[in-house]
Amino acid sequence: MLYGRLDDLRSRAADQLARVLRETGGTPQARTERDASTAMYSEQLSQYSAVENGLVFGRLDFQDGAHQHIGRIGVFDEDHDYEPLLMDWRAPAARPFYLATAAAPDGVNRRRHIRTSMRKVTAVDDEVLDLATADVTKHEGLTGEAALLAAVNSSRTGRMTDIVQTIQAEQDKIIRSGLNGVLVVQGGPGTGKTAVALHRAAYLLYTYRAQLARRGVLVVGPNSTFLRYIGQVLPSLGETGVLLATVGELFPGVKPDRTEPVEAASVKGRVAMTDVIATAVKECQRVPEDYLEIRFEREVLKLDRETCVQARARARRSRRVHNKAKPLIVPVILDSLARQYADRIGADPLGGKNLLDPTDIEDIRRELSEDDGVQAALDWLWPTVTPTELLEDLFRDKDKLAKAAPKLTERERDLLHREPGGWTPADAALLDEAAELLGIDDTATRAAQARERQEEIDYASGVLDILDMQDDADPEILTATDLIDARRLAGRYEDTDHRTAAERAAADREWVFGHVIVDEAQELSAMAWRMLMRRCPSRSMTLVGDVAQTGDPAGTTSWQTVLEPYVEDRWRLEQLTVNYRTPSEIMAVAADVLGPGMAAPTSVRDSGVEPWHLWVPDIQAQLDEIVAKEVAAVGDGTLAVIVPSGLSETSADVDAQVSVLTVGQAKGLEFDSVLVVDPALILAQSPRGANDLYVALTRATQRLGVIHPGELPESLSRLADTA
Ligand SMILES: Nc1ncnc2c1ncn2[C@@H]1O[C@H](COP(=O)(O)OP(=O)(O)OP(=O)(O)O)[C@@H](O)[C@H]1O
Repeated sequence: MLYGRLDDLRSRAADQLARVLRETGGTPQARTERDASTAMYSEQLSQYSAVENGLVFGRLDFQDGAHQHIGRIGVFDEDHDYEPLLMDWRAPAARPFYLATAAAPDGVNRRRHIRTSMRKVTAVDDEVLDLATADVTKHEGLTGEAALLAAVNSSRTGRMTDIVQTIQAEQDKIIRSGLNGVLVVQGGPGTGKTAVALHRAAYLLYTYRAQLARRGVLVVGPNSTFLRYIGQVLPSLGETGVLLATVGELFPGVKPDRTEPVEAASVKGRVAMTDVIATAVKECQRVPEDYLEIRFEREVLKLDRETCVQARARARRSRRVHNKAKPLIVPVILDSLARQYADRIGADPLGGKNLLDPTDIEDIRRELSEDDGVQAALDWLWPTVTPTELLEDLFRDKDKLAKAAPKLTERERDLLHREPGGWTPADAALLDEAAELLGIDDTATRAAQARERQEEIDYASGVLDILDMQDDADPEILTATDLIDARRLAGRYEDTDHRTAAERAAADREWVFGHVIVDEAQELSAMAWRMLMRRCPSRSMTLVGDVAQTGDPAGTTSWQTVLEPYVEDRWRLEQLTVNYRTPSEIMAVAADVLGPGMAAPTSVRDSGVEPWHLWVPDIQAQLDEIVAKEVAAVGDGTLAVIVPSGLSETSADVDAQVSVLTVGQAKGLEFDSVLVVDPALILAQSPRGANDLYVALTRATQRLGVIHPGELPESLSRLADTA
């Protein structure tokens, strides 16, 4: 019945869309309305297709005999007062599906998990929550255990799937937490942080639609492989308007296409870079050692250092951003030049008063301001600079680096030194910082816009004149110009922006999001946080991560340190404690690497397969054979070979059955089987090597093997020896 209703809804939306697309012509307003309807019906259609799989996944039977089905979207009975036929999982009434327990049944008698394949029901798991009849479940606090275990045991495809059918109580609490303020979700590997973050985005958009639809929601992930991995989840939950981006992509117009050593990225991530950039901006505001010479007409005028210093001080005092402060130096410079010129050409040969009157001097000033030589001097003193120019010039020039970054060591400055040509992910936050101090010189754009608008107004008056002439025939009829003036007519023709909030946000550095969600938030550098906070002045944010998995040397090991500068201690912490990915046998190995004092999450299941290690003196020669064996063991599941960095720098394909990845690339992902290559090198490669190894080991959902050309690191001694 519900799929029948879905088909109805779909064909109705398709009909409407076809009807709207058939319409042509009409007034500009009608066209605008048509565009809006096209967007709406297309979105409805994609939503209906996205929820096709697993449309219905639950049923609650209440103690009073009523029942309710739970699904991905709400479906209502239009013939009977819009009674809900299917309850959207995000609606408050669906909540007992995730929270009711035998101890607190919340009016629920029985919870049913319905598993489907295509449109067929393949399994039904019932839980009776009536204490008198219920089994006391083995795992305290887990709901829908059979469905949950089926989900976590299923083999992986390389794309993340949603968990809407089996959200657990501790996760549900986070997903439905209120919109305001900063919420930090700390949890070990596999505890569902990513899943929870995405379901929260869907929940917030459903619950606070009015506030969020216009501003949009931003989800930040660690790298593009990861974004591809999670890309399907939100559409399957019926949401399409969320902007997914990496931190490196947050500066509009710049796509990171260049790599650099981690040490370089780590220097760029330090908060000390704010001073470096501020100094670099100040260094653009020049004064001559002695004086500048300017040829004007037949005279050579001098701009002395003192005048330039005065002009610069005036502009700096204004506290305007660099590119907007330039107009403030102009009058000081022009005054000085005009005075000199007047003194020369207007001097009374008899030694009396200057012969020029104030109007003459005004004319001289105007001519000076239009003179190329004077413009060149102004551009030298106070050039208009874009963020990309500022950074390219700074990085390519060792002297500029030395002046701007006196507090960095020479080695650190050498790490920053490079020729222009592309940008790295760590550059985005620096460009953003520079943009903040430089401001955008939009005089040219604004002049162009004004010109275009004037042209439109002229065109519109032409149209009105023609209409007027026709109307002249009958003086009784109101003329077109009586009803509408040219300015308003031009306004009607202006294109209205039909892009979604997410699309507009991606193109606009000053866009402010309604909510920002950051995954793997422990990896962000201090500079990246500054950029992100600018995108979200309301501080309505969800930050998910694990300070035990920090791999980036610029990342953090303490949430308080990161948040202090922005919200002091006003942030809430929620923790996730159960690992749904990694079986207990593998988790025991990983916990040894984490070391004492750090709590690893508890696995929800055992796999019955012992993780192993093998000494392989020549990895190059034997890898293929080992991989082939592992592929056979994992059937049609996925396998990741996780290698030290330097060995694989290609972008990873999430859909391949076997992928070769560095730890950085594997972050946040999971595979049925994982083969870790040369753990000793992974440990040695970074100051956070132990965290990296911990991340590598916890990517597996079923099987784990470790191969090593040298000694096995001490912390891995729990692994079974297969030699
Ligand atoms: N309630 C749940 N029901 C079914 N599967 C779940 C549930 N919670 C999490 N999972 C599964 O556990 C796996 C790990 O989840 P996820 O990737 O969100 O964890 P994470 O905390 O982000 O891990 P990491 O820190 O390692 O990146 C995923 O396959 C996810 O689908």
